[in-house]
Amino acid sequence: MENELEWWGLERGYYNAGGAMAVPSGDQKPESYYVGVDVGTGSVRAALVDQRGTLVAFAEQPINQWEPQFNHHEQSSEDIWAACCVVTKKVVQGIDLNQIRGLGFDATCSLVVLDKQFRPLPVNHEGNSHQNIIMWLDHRAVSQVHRINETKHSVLQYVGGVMSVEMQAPKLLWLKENLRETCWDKAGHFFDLPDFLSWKATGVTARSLCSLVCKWTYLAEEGWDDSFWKKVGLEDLIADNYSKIGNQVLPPGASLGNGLTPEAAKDLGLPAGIAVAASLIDAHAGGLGVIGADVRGYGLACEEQPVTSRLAVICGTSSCHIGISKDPIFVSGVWGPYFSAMVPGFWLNEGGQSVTGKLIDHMVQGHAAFPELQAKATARCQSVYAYLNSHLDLIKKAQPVGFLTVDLHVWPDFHGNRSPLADLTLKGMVTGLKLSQDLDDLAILYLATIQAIAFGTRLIIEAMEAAGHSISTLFLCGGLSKNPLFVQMHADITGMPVVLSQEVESVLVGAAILGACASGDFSSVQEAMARMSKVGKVVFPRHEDKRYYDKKYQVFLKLVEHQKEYAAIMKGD
Ligand SMILES: Nc1ncnc2c1ncn2[C@@H]1O[C@H](COP(=O)(O)OP(=O)(O)O)[C@@H](O)[C@H]1O
Ligand SMILES: O=C(CO)[C@H](O)[C@H](O)COP(=O)(O)O
Repeated sequence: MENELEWWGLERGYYNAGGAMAVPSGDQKPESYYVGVDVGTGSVRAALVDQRGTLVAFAEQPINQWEPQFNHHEQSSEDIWAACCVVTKKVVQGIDLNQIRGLGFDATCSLVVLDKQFRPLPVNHEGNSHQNIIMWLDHRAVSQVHRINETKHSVLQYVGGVMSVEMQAPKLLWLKENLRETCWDKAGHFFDLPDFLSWKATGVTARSLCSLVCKWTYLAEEGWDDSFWKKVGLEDLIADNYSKIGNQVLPPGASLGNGLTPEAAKDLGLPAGIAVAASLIDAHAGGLGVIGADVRGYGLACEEQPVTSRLAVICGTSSCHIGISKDPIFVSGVWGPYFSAMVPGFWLNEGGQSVTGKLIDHMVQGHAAFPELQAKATARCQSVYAYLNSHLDLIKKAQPVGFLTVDLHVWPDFHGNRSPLADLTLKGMVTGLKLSQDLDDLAILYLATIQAIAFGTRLIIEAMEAAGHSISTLFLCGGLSKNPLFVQMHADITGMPVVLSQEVESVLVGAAILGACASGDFSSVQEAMARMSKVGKVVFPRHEDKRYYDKKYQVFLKLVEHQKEYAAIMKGD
């Protein structure tokens, strides 16, 4: 592959000599806007984005989560839709609505359950139908996923060899086995959350190839495999050509039906009939929002390499590591290979860590010095993360900040390991604790947690490379990419440069790219990516610290080895 643009199938003259995007003539002032809506774990965000990928307006609204039992996590599809309406109305205020050409949604891969009349059904023993979503991080279906994995069915090859408890088949089996009368028998529609949103907007029940391929065992070229559903005891879903879980499947960015329905238009404050795109899972929208950027002029190795050398790392509540390839690559413990799930015509693998932002928050908020931290950060009008970063700078003295954890090490799998060990029984570990409980102690624990997450990324990259990926550059986005310490630690610990996008909210750029594709303003997803994603800043690794991090990585690997030894000792007689 000679260069990036040819790889995307775009003409060379499309960019000007300085590497900046050439705006087509007569197109100097943005006249078309797209609305992107991103439903994360903790909040719903919307943005108004122009055709150059610039965020013109942004709004955010928190969403409810319930944990009726440990490891049961639920949400409400009505709450989420209401939040989508609030934020969308806000971002289009003051804009000529005729300039809005398309709408795209992305969301976490949570399971939404509706009855035959599309009304919410309870996913809990309490019968609370408002709580009709089993969230992606819910681990209630442990026994079900073990039985699914024991079948060794061939579809499991396409999820890294082992199905995750966070995917939809085990959750469906749990509902069938535990809530037969109140939920399973009454259910008419099981949606992935991104597909629920596009249905709400258009009335079209078509599913996105992204959600079905990544979380539901659908194969892009072969479709559903009846034998899988029969073998795992969910044969009832085959009925009526899979109508409950999806029998019309569209590529992400495809235009749905007649666009936005009058009812949804009223809810969202948008014009009826505008194009609405088949959705993406949030991580994949982040991938779309970052990996297509023109990197010329930044001194990055990936400038001369195909786009397959780029790894998108989308870091929010969880972190997802998305790499693409021309041919399928099977990586043990890493999800995929998935065909056309994000970029049409390309395979992808998705590594992940189930809790990253959530883990940092857990460590910080659970520490005895947290109230003091909160008070001090508030007094300085700073976030707790910004305060901790400056506190670490104070206490590091002459040494690099990362060296403060020479005798404090963390294994980050507090919610099991998603990749590459694919072992949900793994737990978190911390070694090197002292009797102190002051702010220094909290700051160093926070640093060690961030480093552990970055070592997890290194482990995932090594597994992907051993299987055939060749990665040279990380493209980070999501809430954690706002944290300079998190970004620098990823660069230092992986030894790779980290590219941050011009738009911090690049997941929303990904959602807007979907809307732009559905509007027909771009001829392909690749073209929209190349035009709308932009490099903001590059963070290079401090190679002089490499020896230190290599040693810490050795300890990191020992931690999990020891954890497995402890489990074996306790299992023995
Ligand atoms: N300004 C910030 N600085 C540092 N970390 C942040 C900041 N904002 C959010 N975070 C981290 O990002 C995480 C949430 O990321 P986000 O992408 O909003 O999550 P989600 O999409 O899962 O709702 C939080 O758990 C927090 O640890
Ligand atoms: O499984 C996933 C993507 O395939 C994500 O982990 C899940 O969608 C949650 O995302 P976030 O951490 O941004 O809330």
